[in-house]
Amino acid sequence: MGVAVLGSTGSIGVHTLDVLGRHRDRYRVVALAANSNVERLRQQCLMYRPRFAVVVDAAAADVLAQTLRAAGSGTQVLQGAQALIQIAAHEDVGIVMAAIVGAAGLASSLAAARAGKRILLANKEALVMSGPLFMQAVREGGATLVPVDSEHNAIFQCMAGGLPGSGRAPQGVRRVLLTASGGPFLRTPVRALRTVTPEQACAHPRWVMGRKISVDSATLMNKGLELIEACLLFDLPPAQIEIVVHPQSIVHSLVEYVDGSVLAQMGNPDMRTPIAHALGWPSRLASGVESLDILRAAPLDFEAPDLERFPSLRLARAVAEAGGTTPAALNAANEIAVGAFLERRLAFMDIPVVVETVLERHDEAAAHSLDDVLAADAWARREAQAAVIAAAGVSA
Ligand SMILES: NC(=O)C1=CN([C@@H]2O[C@H](COP(=O)(O)OP(=O)(O)OC[C@H]3O[C@@H](n4cnc5c(N)ncnc54)[C@H](OP(=O)(O)O)[C@@H]3O)[C@@H](O)[C@H]2O)C=CC1
Ligand SMILES: CC(=O)[C@@H](O)[C@H](O)COP(=O)(O)O
Ligand SMILES: [Mn+2]
Repeated sequence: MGVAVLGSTGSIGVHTLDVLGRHRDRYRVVALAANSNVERLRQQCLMYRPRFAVVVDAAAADVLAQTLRAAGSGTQVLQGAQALIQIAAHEDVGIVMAAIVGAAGLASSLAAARAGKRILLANKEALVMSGPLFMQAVREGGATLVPVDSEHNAIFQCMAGGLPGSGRAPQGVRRVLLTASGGPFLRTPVRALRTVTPEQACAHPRWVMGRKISVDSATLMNKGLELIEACLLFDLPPAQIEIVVHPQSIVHSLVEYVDGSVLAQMGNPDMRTPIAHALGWPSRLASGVESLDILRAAPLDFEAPDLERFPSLRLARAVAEAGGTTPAALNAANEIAVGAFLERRLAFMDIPVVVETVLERHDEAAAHSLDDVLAADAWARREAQAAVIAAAGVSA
C-alpha cells in the first residue's frame, strides 16, 4: 500500500517513518512533505526513496531538488501548498498520514478525505476548525478516518471498531474520560507562570513533540482542542466527556459503558503505538515500543483539572458547546498567541487572555461551508494579532 507522510520532518512524521521502516514489505512510501526543513527531508528521501517530495517553501524546494539530483536520487520535487493537495489525492497513495501542524494542514487533510483515502489523523487543528464539514467530507468521500492523537486512538480502541464518521457509533457509552498529563506546569506556583520561557514550556514531562503542541500541552489548550476533537470523532456531546489529569501518561484514555464497565487503553508514552495501530488497523503491527513495566509505572494517579490555573479548558468547553465557526476562531487565536509566545512577544499567562479576548468579540455563526470557516479563521487571526500587541503593551 502506498503512503504519503504529510509533515514528515516533524515529530509525528519521524515516528511514522520509523514504524513504516519496520514494515517495508507491506507499505511503500510514495510521498514525503514538509514546509522548509530541507536537510531532514533530503535524508528521508535518500532512505525511503519516495516518488515525490513536496516542499511548500519555494527556495527550499530548489535546494532540495539540486541536492537530490546531485545524490542521484529519482525523487521528483514538487513545490507549494497546492502540491500537498495533489499528493493527498494521488492515485498511488492509499494512506495519508496527516501530520502537518495547525491550520496549514486543513486543505490537504480535506483533500485526502474527499479522495476516499485512509487518513491517519494527527493534525487535530484541521478537524477542530472545520468540524462537521470535515466529517461530512469523510463520509461523502468514503474515506476511512483513524485517529492518531494518542487519547483518541485509545478511545477508538476502547470502542471496538466504531470508525469515526461511519455512523456506527458504539452502543451503551456512558462517558469518556480523556486523560491529560497536566504538562510541565502542573505543580508550578501560579505566580511563577508569569515568567516561564518557551524552553520551559516545551519541556514536556512525558512526550517529545513539536513546539506548538508542547505549548498547548502546557496551557492545557491541547486538552481543550482534544475535547472538541473527541466530540467530532465519536459523535458525543461535550457533557459526556470528562477531562482527568493523569501525570504518568500511561492510561491514554478510558470509556465507561452503561453497565459500569470501564475500558482503558494503556502503554508507554510513545507515539509509535497509536501510529502503528492506525496504520495496521484492524491488524496489529510491531512498533518498536518497549513492553510496559507496570510495576515501575505504578502508582497511577488521577486528579481533577484546576480550571483556575488552566482557563483554556473552560474556554474550550464553551466553544465545544457553541460549535459553528467558534472552534475555527478559537484555533486561529490560539495559533497566533502560541506563535507570539514562542517568539517571546507574549507572556505565557497571556495566551488564554488573547484567546478569550478574540472569543468575546466573535459573533457566533453557523459554518455552512468551508468559506465560512476560512473567513472566521482569517478574522480571528487579525483580532488575535491586535490582542497580542495590546497585551504586550500592558505588560511592558
Ligand atoms: N508530536 C506528537 O506527539 C503529537 C502531535 N499531534 C499533532 O500532530 C501534528 C504535528 O505535530 P508535531 O509532529 O509535533 O509538529 P512538528 O512541529 O514537529 O512538525 C510539523 C510538521 O509540519 C510541517 N509544516 C509546518 N508548517 C507547514 C506548512 N505551512 N505547510 C506544510 N508543512 C508544514 C513541518 O515542516 P518543516 O519541518 O519543514 O517546518 C513539519 O514536518 C499537530 O497537529 C499536533 O497537534 C498529535 C498528537 C501527538
Ligand atoms: C501524545 C499526545 O497525544 C499529545 O497530544 C499528548 O496528549 C500531550 O500530552 P498532554 O496534552 O496530555 O500534556
Ligand atoms: Mn493527545
